[in-house]
Amino acid sequence: MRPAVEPAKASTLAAALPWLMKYHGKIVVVKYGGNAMVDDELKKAFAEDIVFLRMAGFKPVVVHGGGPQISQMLDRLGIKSEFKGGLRVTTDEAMDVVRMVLVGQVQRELVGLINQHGPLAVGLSGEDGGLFTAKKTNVIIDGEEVDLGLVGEVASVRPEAVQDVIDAGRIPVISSVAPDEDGAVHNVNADTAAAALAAALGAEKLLVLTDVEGLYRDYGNSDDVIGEISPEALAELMPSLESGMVPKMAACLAALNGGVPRATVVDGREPHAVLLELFTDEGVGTQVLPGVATKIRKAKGSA
Ligand SMILES: Nc1ncnc2c1ncn2[C@@H]1O[C@H](COP(=O)(O)OP(=O)(O)O)[C@@H](O)[C@H]1O
Ligand SMILES: CC(=O)N[C@@H](CCC(=O)OP(=O)(O)O)C(=O)O
Repeated sequence: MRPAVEPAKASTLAAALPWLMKYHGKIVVVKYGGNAMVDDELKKAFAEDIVFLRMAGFKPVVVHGGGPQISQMLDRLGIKSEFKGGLRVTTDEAMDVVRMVLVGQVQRELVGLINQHGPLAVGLSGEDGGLFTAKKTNVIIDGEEVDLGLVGEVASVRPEAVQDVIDAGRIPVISSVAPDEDGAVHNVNADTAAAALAAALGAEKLLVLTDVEGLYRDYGNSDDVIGEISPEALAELMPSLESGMVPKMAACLAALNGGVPRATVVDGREPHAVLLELFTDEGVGTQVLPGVATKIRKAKGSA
């Protein structure tokens, strides 16, 4: 007799159907964070997930970070770097390293991993095809404006080059460096770049992978993770957020304000986090969605 398919596997596959239908032909922008990309097995699983999405009829676009990789290279070269308000203070000397590591190292590695499965990935940076222009940005800390050097926010997006790659059936892999209007290349936080691109492409979703379970209500002091939150409630929470969560949650808000229907932050330390988030009904990570009441759950492994 033919062995029965394991019921759990069959029901997982069947549960994917509504999501396959929802996202078929739609653009999903996936931000792959530097802290979630330090493990080789996780990187391979991420590349498989992205190829899976493409083969399932989605139009995935990857925007990658590389904060830890940049810090490591700056250390090796003896160049000091510090973060203020979640953004790296970037001197001219540091900018050369940021560009070299993001475009020449991290992007190349991701393109290579995806292309192990077929000639799909094409790497671009904000400099290619006029994709992004940057505008110098500073942060306000304790009421004082702090100069961050060559750090930019996205001033304009010309998504045509990325759209061309998508239309050719390929997977764009984007690095977040961008010239200002005078051509001076700036360091743009990758969450910020992903949000701007998702809005400009009319993406159905922004999915942000990071190295925590999601947005904690009171990070370091409580195990409460926010499962769902509306943009209005998130905007109220923004002033209380710290470090890397500041640009990340600001990016989710910017994406929604730019017309992206939903943005989710998920734990990239979980193998196949992208598939889990997109194809299962289980609530993972933190979802920013219009009109929802704030939902809280306990972090995994908490008492
Ligand atoms: N409220 C919060 N919830 C979750 N993480 C937080 C919070 N506040 C600060 N963090 C920190 O933000 C980090 C994620 O930001 P970052 O390191 O920039 O990630 P990535 O490299 O994925 O972009 C977490 O590892 C955590 O240390
Ligand atoms: C201005 C700024 O902070 N830029 C980031 C760019 C890389 C990035 O965003 O990487 P993650 O997604 O891994 O954090 C940096 O220099 O680290």
